[in-house]
Amino acid sequence: MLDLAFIRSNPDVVKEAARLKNNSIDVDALLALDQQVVALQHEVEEARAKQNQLSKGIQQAAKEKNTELRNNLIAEGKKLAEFIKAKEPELHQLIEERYNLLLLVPNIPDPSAPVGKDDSENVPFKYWGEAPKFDFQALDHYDLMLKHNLVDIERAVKVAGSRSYVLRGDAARLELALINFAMDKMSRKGFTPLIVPSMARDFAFVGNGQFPKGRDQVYELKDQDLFLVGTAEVSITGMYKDEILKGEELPLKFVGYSPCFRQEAGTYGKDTRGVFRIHQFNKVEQYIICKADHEESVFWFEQLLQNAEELIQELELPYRVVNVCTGDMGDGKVGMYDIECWVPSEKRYRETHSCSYLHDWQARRVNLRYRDEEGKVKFVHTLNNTAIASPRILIPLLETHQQADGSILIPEALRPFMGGQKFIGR
Ligand SMILES: Nc1ncnc2c1ncn2[C@@H]1O[C@H](COS(=O)(=O)NC(=O)[C@@H](N)CO)[C@@H](O)[C@H]1O
Repeated sequence: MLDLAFIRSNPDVVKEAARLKNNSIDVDALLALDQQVVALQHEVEEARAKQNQLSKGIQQAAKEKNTELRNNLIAEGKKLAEFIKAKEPELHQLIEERYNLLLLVPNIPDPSAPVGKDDSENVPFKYWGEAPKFDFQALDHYDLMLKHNLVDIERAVKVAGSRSYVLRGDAARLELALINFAMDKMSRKGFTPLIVPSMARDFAFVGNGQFPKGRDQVYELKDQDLFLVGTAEVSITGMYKDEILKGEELPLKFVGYSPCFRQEAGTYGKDTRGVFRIHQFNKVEQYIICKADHEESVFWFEQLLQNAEELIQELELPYRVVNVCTGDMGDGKVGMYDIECWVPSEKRYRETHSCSYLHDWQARRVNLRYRDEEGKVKFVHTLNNTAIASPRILIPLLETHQQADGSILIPEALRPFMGGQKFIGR
């Protein structure tokens, strides 16, 4: 959410941001509604002030035993009370409508973000590692998993329907190793490990920006105000709702683990082979809450990216980083980098991480503030990035490290989390 005062004084900046983000918000309609609210608020406040004067006048008239004046003033007070009683529901209705429109206003993208309509216009700006050259017939991730009995999709589909899977044997151990590897490394970087709820209330989804627009991607628990999170980002954003943090506490740095659930509405027929695009997966999430300062946000944006790059480099996976364009970054972002790992079987890079900074757009939605060194209370800035999301990361991992004999070499950095094991399938 943007500051209403900012929208009032910069309507064209907000309209341009909406255009760049393919966001259809009608800023003029919002401002017209806002003017109605302000006018009606003023009327009601005037009426209340008049009521106060009248009650003083009534007391004065009573003191002076001026019954006629007192009765007239009481009658006038009654008329005012009826006016206020009639106007208040209308005012609340208009305030609610304005709030619902405010939730749809996008953040202002940083000028460094490429202008574009969709992911085809994201701009790669960094490459690391060489695509592996196999002198044997390399297998894709699903064939590798089948070969080593690492997955059971048929039985998962029996239990849970499409886009579900069972990880078996060393794949199950590998996923847990990856989660521990990420949690361990990030903890040693001073990020506080969290294991957060995967069920959260509506307000948390409004908070991170998933609601209202992305409701169709979220599983709802029947007859409860509870929904399954698609990312720990939702739960962590909701944790601090309505709090005022001490400036000296910032930045708060979290590495949060949670199972993640996504409807993947609108992706019918896309990435149906194996475990690339599924309804449930596990993710280790980096999350920062920092002071309201652009340079500070940009610093942490780069740090979160670097943390993920270090993890991927330790997994010895070739990747590239793309600067996400305005049409693909979504409403809440000021800037966004995706990391895409090379997938040998597809001979292309596929997204495995997504890094964003949002200034105070989420903080305003959960009313999360801090008191700065001058005692001024401000909304914080928030940022997030993937540390590891599995099983998607298993795809480049298994394919890149497969050997001629079909076994898979476990990267050095993961072995301590796999009991020292060096290979899968040997
Ligand atoms: N349906 C899915 N199946 C498997 N992995 C997924 C799915 N959706 C997302 N992921 C993984 O989770 C990562 C982060 O998802 S994201 O929506 O891009 N971004 C976030 O959730 C942010 N909170 C940063 O993690 C993706 O890069 C991808 O690796």
